[in-house]
Amino acid sequence: MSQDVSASAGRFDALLQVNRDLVLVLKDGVVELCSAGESEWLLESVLTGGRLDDLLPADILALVSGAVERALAAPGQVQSLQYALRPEHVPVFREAGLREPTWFDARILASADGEVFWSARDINDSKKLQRKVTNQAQRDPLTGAYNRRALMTVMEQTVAQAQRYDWVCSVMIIDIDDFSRINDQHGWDAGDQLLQQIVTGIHKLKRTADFLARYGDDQLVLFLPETNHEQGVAAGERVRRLIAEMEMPYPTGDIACTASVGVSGLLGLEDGAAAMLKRAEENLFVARSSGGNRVEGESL
Ligand SMILES: Nc1nc2c(ncn2[C@@H]2O[C@H](COP(=O)(O)OP(=O)(O)OP(=O)(O)O)[C@@H](O)[C@H]2O)c(=O)[nH]1
Repeated sequence: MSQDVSASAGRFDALLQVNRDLVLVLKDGVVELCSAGESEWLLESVLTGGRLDDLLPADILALVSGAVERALAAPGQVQSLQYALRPEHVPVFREAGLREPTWFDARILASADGEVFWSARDINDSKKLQRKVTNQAQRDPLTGAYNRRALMTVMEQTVAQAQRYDWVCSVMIIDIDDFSRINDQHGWDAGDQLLQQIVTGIHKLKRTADFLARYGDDQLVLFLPETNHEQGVAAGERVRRLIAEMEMPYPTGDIACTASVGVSGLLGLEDGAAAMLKRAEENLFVARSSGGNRVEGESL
């Protein structure tokens, strides 16, 4: 019998040694056993003997305690949860120099006599990848500005919010005049670089809340929350001037260009993102047909 016990204890230790995840065994909220797995930042001695209440920040404690209670109520059934630990709340993270939150995927299981087994896997890398993929799906690969799909999502949400709370917002479409001529004269790569330079310039000029997207080949949209039509036209004028004053050195000669801008502002409860963009396009058409290098707003 005692041989069986020591054999199973040996197996248990061996399993912990080969296991990559952080493993805890808890009894009455106290960590009885801790195996750090691959968590290099973790000092097992800090956790062992510690109370869960003292080890976790309040919001995570509430989350974890809920899962522990569910596990205790249903012994043998695995409970899963994900949580992020922030360095400002976890001294060992701070000491290890971590600045970003660390995400964990945890599985919690209780035995019939009230012992809680908790295994937590560091999923930061897959979270980062997930964020990158989501980010890439929302961006124009050439300029790094948001794409049309991301613009529509943000505009629709913000317009609905503005209508609900009686706020204002406006939008501008920026179209580079004679862009195909620049491509023809200097090459496609020059056109690419010019687009990138314009996007960088607008990013520096715009307010943090403004949303910049590539809308078409040589068209950008700048969506301006909490900005009325008049302010939107003034912002359009700043963008027009920025582009007109820009000069891009290039092997085939310095490249300069101008842009036409069409602006529209939110018009009450019947309006919407698509309708605002349609009016901005109509105003852009007027700006272009009047010779370009112009800003045209609503004729209210
Ligand atoms: N360099 C570059 N050119 C592009 C890209 N995508 C589309 N184009 C080109 O951009 C040009 C856009 O042409 P148009 O829409 O007629 O624009 P435009 O020449 O400025 O004409 P107006 O808008 O009427 O002033 C076309 O020649 C496209 O082939 C891109 O990613 N990079």
